[in-house]
Amino acid sequence: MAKLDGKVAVVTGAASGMGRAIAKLYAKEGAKVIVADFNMEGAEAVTAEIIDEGGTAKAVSVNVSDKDQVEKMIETAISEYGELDILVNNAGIMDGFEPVGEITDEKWDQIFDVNTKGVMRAMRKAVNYWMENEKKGVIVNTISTGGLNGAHAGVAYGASKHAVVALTKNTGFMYAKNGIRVNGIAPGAIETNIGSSMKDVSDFGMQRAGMTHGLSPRTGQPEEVAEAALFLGSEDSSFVNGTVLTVDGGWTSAF
Ligand SMILES: NC(=O)C1=CN([C@@H]2O[C@H](COP(=O)(O)OP(=O)(O)OC[C@H]3O[C@@H](n4cnc5c(N)ncnc54)[C@H](O)[C@@H]3O)[C@@H](O)[C@H]2O)C=CC1
Ligand SMILES: CC(=O)C(C)=O
Repeated sequence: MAKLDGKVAVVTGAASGMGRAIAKLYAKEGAKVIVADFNMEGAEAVTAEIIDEGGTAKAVSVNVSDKDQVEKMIETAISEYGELDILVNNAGIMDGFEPVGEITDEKWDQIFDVNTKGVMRAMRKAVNYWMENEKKGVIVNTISTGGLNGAHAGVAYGASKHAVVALTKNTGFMYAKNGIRVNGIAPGAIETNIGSSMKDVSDFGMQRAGMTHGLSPRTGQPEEVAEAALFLGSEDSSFVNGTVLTVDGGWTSAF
């Protein structure tokens, strides 16, 4: 039996990279998937791939930094497929490796609106749906090794991802007796299109963070992270809650 048979999953940032791999693996394991992204061309392409492979999916346009659009995304899953079982908060953007002395207020707000506030708003909507309807649910947040240490990106990205670790732990703890599980994944360096979100890169910040990147044994593939998201999204992880699983090939075991 497939691991997610009959489940309804929302995956944000699903037009590319890890979100695409998670959406495809979830669909292969029997889930009906909302392929959510603000890149609709990419989302439609992933949806077509899933349907071609015999799965069920619907592309939904969402900018995760917009409250109304995030709430509508969750409502669409429920109206389209009658349920919401799994929420994967995966959409995210990089900063430009700026240290605190170089970060602008505008860049800080932009990174937090997408990487942190968007995640909180989707979690709030999903948790309230499950609580009001006395249903169980699972949340998987794509965080980063940069959410666990200070040296993998700039100050805004690192702070935005550290905040998602706290969101994950707090929510996992708060609703643990209500059948709601919340976990995060901390991928290391994965081969995706995330580089395209990097603007105005700081030479100083890049040089400092680059020293730790040299310790990564290799880059990972999005499909290797999707396997972790399947574990955390399925009943295989029924007693795993409020924690963050590092998926980095051993990079951060070095420090
Ligand atoms: N690639 C890497 O080395 C690592 C990435 N991450 C995290 O993994 C997650 C996925 O990123 P990747 O697959 O690497 O990058 P990616 O750039 O290939 O995919 C990110 C997707 O998110 C979408 N997106 C960005 N901003 C959005 C918004 N405001 N609303 C809706 N969709 C939006 C993009 O259109 C894209 O399809 C991100 O949260 C990122 O921070 C974490 C650790 C390492
Ligand atoms: C992009 C990112 O999060 C890392 C750790 O490289």
